Amino acid sequence: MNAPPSADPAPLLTVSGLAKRYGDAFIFSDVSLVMARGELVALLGESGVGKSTLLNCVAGLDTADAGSVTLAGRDVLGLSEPEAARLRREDLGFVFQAFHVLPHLSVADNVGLPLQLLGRPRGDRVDRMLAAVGLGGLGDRAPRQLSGGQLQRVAIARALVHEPALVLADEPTGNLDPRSAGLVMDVLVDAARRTGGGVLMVTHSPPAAARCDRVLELTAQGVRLPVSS
Ligand SMILES: Nc1ncnc2c1ncn2[C@@H]1O[C@H](COP(=O)(O)OP(=O)(O)OP(=O)(O)O)[C@@H](O)[C@H]1O
Repeated sequence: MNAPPSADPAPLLTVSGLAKRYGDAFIFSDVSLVMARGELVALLGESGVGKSTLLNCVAGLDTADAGSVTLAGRDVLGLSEPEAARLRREDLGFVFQAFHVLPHLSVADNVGLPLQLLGRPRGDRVDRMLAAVGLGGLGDRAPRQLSGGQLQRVAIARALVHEPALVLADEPTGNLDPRSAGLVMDVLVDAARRTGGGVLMVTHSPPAAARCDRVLELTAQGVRLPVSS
């Protein structure tokens, strides 16, 4: 695998001592992680250990009880809600487990939404992203005319269309057959290598994890190398 680009030596993402609890119960207590630009990191962990919660904290969608998150030099947890919303719009691509494809927009309009919100021209970018994830020619369809695996790929195309600094992806190949999963990993690796965007992805898929630069496991105590590696 090619080394990730390292033109900018400052870390893209620094998570330091992050803790999250509900009531008296800690979900995780000391998560620290540094990612370079252009790096892909796979995050493993048992169900319920807090992987989705960690992605939400990194995105500023959830609060933390201790610690800090610095993305491209900005203190994510210290941002006001409008500032956090702007950060998410400009610098983040998020692939949620539930996809969150908007039912009243066409497939192409869903994928183009981040560009529209940023006031950037769509050009042929939407069509190229759809082709890259194996959905070429389906842009005019309504989401209800797509399968679950196709909707997942719409969500991935939408997360990457504006070339964000960091892509957070919650099981991005979870519902996909091996060929479609391979296509999705191709576009994620390409996004990281070509634009220097980082990719932090939760996955239970060994082939997907094998395409990443590093594999980490989230436990209640923090992140560590998986026992099997
Ligand atoms: N609002 C809440 N109140 C109390 N507990 C919550 C709340 N939201 C999440 N949790 C708990 O936090 C823990 C972490 O949930 P999370 O969805 O982040 O886990 P996960 O590792 O992503 O799981 P999975 O792999 O099954 O998707 C779970 O035990 C869940 O029950």
